Amino acid sequence: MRVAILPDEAAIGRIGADAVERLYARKPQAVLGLATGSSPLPIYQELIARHRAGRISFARGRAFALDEYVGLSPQHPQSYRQVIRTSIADHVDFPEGAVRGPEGWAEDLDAAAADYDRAIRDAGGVDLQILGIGADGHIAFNEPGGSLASRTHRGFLTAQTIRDNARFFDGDISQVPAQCLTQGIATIMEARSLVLVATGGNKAEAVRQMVEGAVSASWPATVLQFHPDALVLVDEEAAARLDRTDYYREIWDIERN
Ligand SMILES: N[C@@H]1[C@@H](O)[C@H](O)[C@@H](COP(=O)(O)O)O[C@@H]1O
Repeated sequence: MRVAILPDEAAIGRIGADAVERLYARKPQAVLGLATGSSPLPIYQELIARHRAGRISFARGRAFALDEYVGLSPQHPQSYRQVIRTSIADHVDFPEGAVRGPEGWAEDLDAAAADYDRAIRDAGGVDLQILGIGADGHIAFNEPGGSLASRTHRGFLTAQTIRDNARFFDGDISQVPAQCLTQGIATIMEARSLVLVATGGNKAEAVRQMVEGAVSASWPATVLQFHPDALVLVDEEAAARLDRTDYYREIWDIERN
């Protein structure tokens, strides 16, 4: 796991977009994994700007979203299908139908989950997965206590995640769906590279556990310690509880120069 402690969201956006730009330069048909939430937005904004400047094209690319609520229609503005569209997909040149997400509105959720894993495999797997992290250490919607070997499945949000996500539903927790369809931990771990973004003090404990804690289902993101190519982009607030910051800064400086 490489950790980059960066001064602000603009720097996080640039470093994340650099990884995506390098990938599409090398492999124009690359498969991107897209996360929702506020953390990846600086990367998406930078990618949109670079696309408009003619630096990056997704015209041969494909993308898969991490997760979806169960109980919202695909047209609901807070469905992750819509959030992915408005935050990135509608602003770049992915071909029609190239961006998919789990179908949380399906009648048979288990079948939809199995189809989704199959679709990712048929596309050749995810080349680069962008990730956020929940304050309780969840990735996608893999909440504490779940299997670290899970595939795409129906899951249940914790009370904390429901509270955290209420900000997207006018602060009304009763509007936040309690269930989701999410890529599993094993699905995410199969992506060839991972770029995880965490910003702000309320992520500091989750970041400490993920980077320096013991691997445990109690903090699902700790499993990323087993990934061979995971880059963690954090601001100073999110890095505040890490012990080995001097070492991470030193390594990052060497890597960047
Ligand atoms: N399912 C999503 C996660 O994929 C995301 O990482 C997390 C953090 O969101 P934010 O980046 O807005 O803090 O929120 C949601 O629960």
